[in-house]
Amino acid sequence: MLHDDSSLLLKTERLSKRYGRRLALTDCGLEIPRGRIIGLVGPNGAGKSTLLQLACGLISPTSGTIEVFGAPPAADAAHLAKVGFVAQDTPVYAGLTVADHLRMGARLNPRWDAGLAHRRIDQVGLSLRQRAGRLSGGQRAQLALTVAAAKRPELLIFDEPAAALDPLARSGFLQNLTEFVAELGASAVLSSHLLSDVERVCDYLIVLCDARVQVAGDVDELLVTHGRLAAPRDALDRLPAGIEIIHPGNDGRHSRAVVRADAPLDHVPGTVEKVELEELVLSYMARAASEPTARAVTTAGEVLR
Ligand SMILES: Nc1ncnc2c1ncn2[C@@H]1O[C@H](COP(=O)(O)OP(=O)(O)OP(=O)(O)O)[C@@H](O)[C@H]1O
Repeated sequence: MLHDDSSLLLKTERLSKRYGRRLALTDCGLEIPRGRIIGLVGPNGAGKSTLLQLACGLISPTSGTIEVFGAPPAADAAHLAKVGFVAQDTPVYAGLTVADHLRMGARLNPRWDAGLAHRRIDQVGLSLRQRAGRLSGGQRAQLALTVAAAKRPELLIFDEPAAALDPLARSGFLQNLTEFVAELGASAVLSSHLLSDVERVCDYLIVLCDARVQVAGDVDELLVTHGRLAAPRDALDRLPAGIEIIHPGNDGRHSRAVVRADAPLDHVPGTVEKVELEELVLSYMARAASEPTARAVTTAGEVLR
């Protein structure tokens, strides 16, 4: 579906990023509406951090275009203030105390919410006097999250936000995130290897493998347009137009396949069952892993590795 650009959070066209001869992201086309919590999933090295860094303006595309809120990322100070980013290694200043971080945040950010910052610091049990260099990995993550949230951005971008958090802290963080996004009418993008986290909070999904977007869309829509088809083997070879096999599997006389259907799945031979999000994601990952790698060939057809 095409959206009026002003309603878009993120729009990319033929977006690619290359590091030397290595393609980190290629031919990425996305149109994501505002107000979503977007889960970005994919295996190690898929290009997730690259896409997030492009969206923050930390790196520039090699080719193609990217717009956040209708403008190039980090276009000016006002645009920068709209986006909060927490990088994968949750960077904090080791020599500064928690209170110093909040003071610095207040000085640098016009929309700084001191009340929110102090409430979160209390909630997660950090002391204002602690030096960031002495915090555990999870505590550092909480501090970085607090600083990003207190900017009151319209878009929060998290690279693996929950990786360093214990299960209880992770659950609390995800809860805070959904509440914060709802309260501000903000949007969030989070990359994660934890599909259960994505399933819990995200209403939009991007699966990225081998530098390419494999599938992107509203979670509810994806679950309706995909199914697990069980049918005699020869029937799978003769599927009607509009039905694409994402990942086939065998089960004796029958074959099972996760399929994507542009048409209703009513008239296909065999039985169709619902897929869970995890199976859907794993099917796209398995398909990407079984295909020739996008990174292997340049546009000139030259083999890279
Ligand atoms: N600064 C860089 N210089 C050179 N190559 C890079 C750089 N950053 C990323 N890459 C390469 O680009 C590809 C995509 O990396 P990226 O960090 O975006 O993946 P990722 O999906 O975030 O991985 P992970 O889940 O392991 O964090 C990888 O092959 C990586 O080696």
